[in-house]
Amino acid sequence: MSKNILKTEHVVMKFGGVTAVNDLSIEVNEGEIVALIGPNGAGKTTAFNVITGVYVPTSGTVYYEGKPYVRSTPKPTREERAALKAAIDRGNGQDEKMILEAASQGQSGEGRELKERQPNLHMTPDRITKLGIARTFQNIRLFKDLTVFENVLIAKHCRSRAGVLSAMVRANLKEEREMRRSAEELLEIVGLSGVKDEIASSLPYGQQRHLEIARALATEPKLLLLDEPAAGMNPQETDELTEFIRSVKDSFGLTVFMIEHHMDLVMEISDRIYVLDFGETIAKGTPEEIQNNQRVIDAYLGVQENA
Ligand SMILES: Nc1ncnc2c1ncn2[C@@H]1O[C@H](COP(=O)(O)OP(=O)(O)OP(=O)(O)O)[C@@H](O)[C@H]1O
Repeated sequence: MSKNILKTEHVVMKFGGVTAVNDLSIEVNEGEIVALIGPNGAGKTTAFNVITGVYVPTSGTVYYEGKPYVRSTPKPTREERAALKAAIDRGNGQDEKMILEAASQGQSGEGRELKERQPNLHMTPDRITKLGIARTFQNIRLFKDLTVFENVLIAKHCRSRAGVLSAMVRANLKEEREMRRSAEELLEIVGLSGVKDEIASSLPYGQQRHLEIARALATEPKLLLLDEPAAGMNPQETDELTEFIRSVKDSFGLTVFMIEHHMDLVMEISDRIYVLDFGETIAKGTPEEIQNNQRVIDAYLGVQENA
């Protein structure tokens, strides 16, 4: 049976009065390519930002390989606070901690809800990368003035024990040599070894996008998150990217979770699709199910075709 590598449970992300993501519960299984689609502003990138630790969600839990690594519990509601206060008042001088302890030991019903809340968990993006989740961004974020090889090598240092600083002073020559060898090997596999000494910004647009993916791969992920990898690409570049994603997925044994607006790519490559609209999950299913889902056609696919 397939095992989920990523799971979000009831994730909510609010920015002031805007609920960017509401009650997002998704699962991505090992070896799958799953797409997250929906109109502009639907909350897709926000979901990626929660999964990769850029934002701390308002509430909800995110699991990697079955273990929670992000968990936010909402602050107590006004009613809960009032119930707790009433319990404290009835407690004849007992303090809040004692009430909560009594509640947890079943001696009192009051406050149990609060006590039973799980502690919050948050991880920084770099720790999440080390966990095995890598991502690319909507807008290309390469070191534009460095070579293709240097871009990959720097990303390799995310995985090293020594870190980037020691790389600069070449503190650990053996490890450095090994990283260079493995950067060369990665460029060979992704078909960029012919341009390894080129300056990143001098590459054609499609290749810069491939390099972005190569940099993400350099951190040795199991799960690769791609945020609009085909943005700005022409049909030929999009076709090449489709093949590229398939081939790196197979070569590196990856699971892929992808945000994309190019529906040809999404429908061709995805095993399953989730559809967001105004932060809500309005549909999930196979490409065929999604293409025939009237709610998705009304909110997104029909609008795209007419655009
Ligand atoms: N940092 C932020 N502060 C305030 N509001 C935000 C922030 N980030 C996103 N939002 C809002 O959250 C909502 C969802 O935005 P998000 O970028 O996640 O959508 P999206 O589906 O990725 O859109 P697109 O397809 O255009 O990239 C939007 O209303 C956006 O304005």
